[in-house]
Amino acid sequence: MKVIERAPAKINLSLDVIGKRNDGFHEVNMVMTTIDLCDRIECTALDTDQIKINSSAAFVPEDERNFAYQAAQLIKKKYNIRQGVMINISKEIPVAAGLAGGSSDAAATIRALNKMWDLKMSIEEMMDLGAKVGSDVPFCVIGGTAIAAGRGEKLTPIASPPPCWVILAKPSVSVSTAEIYRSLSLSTAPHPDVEGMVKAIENQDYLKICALLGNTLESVTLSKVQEVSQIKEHMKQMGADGVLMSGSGPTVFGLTRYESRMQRIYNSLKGYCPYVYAVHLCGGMEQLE
Ligand SMILES: C[C@](O)(CO)[C@H](O)COP(=O)(O)OP(=O)(O)OC[C@H]1O[C@@H](n2ccc(N)nc2=O)[C@H](O)[C@@H]1O
Ligand SMILES: Nc1ncnc2c1ncn2[C@@H]1O[C@H](COP(=O)(O)OP(=O)(O)OP(=O)(O)O)[C@@H](O)[C@H]1O
Repeated sequence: MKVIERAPAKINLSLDVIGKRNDGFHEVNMVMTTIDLCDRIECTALDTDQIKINSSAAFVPEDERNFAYQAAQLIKKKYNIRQGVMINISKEIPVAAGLAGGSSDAAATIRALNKMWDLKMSIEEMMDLGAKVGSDVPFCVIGGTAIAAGRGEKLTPIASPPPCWVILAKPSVSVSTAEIYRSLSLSTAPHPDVEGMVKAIENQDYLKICALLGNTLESVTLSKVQEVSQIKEHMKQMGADGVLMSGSGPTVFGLTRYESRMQRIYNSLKGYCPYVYAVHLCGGMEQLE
């Protein structure tokens, strides 16, 4: 039996870090939304009791370090499954980019194995299991748009923002999420207006959404990766309505409602930036079917 699932990337429209916890994680308050840049996960049942990972992409581990492997291992243990699985990952989402690529692969693996082994896990059960793999995984299980609290696992789904183009640009370097959180100085860090962002989305107020984009982690990554400011400036000059770094970075996204402007921004970045994409916000998983 074979099950195929799409694994969409996320961007953070608003990301506030509220405090440091005793368990090494930070308390966050974020608005996350899925975009239609997707990996593809293909799970095939194996007769041998093994988890095999196959990915064509560079920098993606094919052993127990892979988040999809970890998700499969947790499911097999919890449900005492003796069958094995081959997980093929077709990577489109750049790695270590702030777009939750690995987390989304884990979430898609959970959804796929729930179907393949007929486990009848509820959404909440899939999210709880996903949280054991990583903080972004529960959001990736449901997708759409949500407010995320706690270390990112406490989710409140909300309406999705009005449709627009999202241009993404990632410099050649990657950053470690743990290192960016570690380097954050909470006393001096800026705090975005998360409530304002939620209201702007409720009101479907595109320009307000653009005006309120904010990310506490941005200044940390900016100080380590110069290209982030250059890309931000470039996108603004080329006419993006709002520009922000996603997650811990270093990917920068810009928003526009006009296809012609999207083309202009995309083409102008393509010359000097190694990873450039033009995609849409997508309301929920059902829009990807
Ligand atoms: C930056 C974001 O992508 C925004 O959505 C997330 O907060 C990070 O989520 P993630 O990559 O799934 O993170 P995890 O794999 O759970 O954690 C990686 C490391 O990041 C740090 N980390 C992560 C999440 C969080 N709320 N506080 C943290 O301090 C911890 O040092 C942790 O060891
Ligand atoms: N399926 C996977 N795809 C990509 N990276 C993976 C995967 N599984 C494990 N990894 C490891 O996870 C690290 C982070 O990759 P990922 O693409 O998930 O980062 P990210 O987009 O910055 O995540 P986030 O936005 O959740 O912080 C990589 O360096 C890689 O070694």
